[in-house]
Amino acid sequence: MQLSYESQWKELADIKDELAARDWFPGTSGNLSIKVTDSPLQFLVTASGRDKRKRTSEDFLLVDEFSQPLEDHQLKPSAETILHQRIYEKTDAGCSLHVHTVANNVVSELYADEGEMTFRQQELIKAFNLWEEDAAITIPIVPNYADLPRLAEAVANEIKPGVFGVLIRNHGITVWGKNGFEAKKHLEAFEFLFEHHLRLKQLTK
Ligand SMILES: CSCCC(=O)C(=O)COP(=O)(O)O
Ligand SMILES: [Zn+2]
Repeated sequence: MQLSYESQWKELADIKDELAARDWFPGTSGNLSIKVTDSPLQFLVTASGRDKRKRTSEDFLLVDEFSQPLEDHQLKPSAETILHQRIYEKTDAGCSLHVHTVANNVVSELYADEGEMTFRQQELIKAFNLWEEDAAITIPIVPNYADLPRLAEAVANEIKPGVFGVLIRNHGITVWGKNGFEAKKHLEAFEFLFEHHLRLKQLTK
């Protein structure tokens, strides 16, 4: 039976276009996924190594709960599909986004030894549904293991209530949300906080 995933495809393609407009896919980096079914887990993920600024009919492919392609074609799923798989296993996320930006790479290097970065007194913390005046949001930072199952495990180990994304040192950020809208909101909020932090640091040194 051919599973219908037209609406999820379009939702993810639209998010990809928006992130591309921000220039968040340099050098073919980045990968995106959206859940199609829960049980068994099936999700659409970007094809590996492609220019994610372009919109084509071969941008995504459907994979199973082991990150294996469900359809017979030439496309290869993202090399980092296993990270998306682990996020779907450990959360109720419906969408997971991974991008490499200068800001997320710089902060990941600056705070790697602390293993995390915390933001407070920032209006945009409300994007994580945190409304108290003294609210804080912490993002863990994990080493950039070359072994992808090991990297995926390191990311998965940081997933707990109140965590909405993980920084991978000198690599990028992985965020998730219950749907595409929420995942994109989390990504935009984190990138704002990183850029704000770096700008302020430069101005006050
Ligand atoms: C060219 S960036 C190196 C791989 C990577 O980190 C990435 O995000 C893109 O890999 P994919 O296989 O998803 O294209
Ligand atoms: Zn990457």
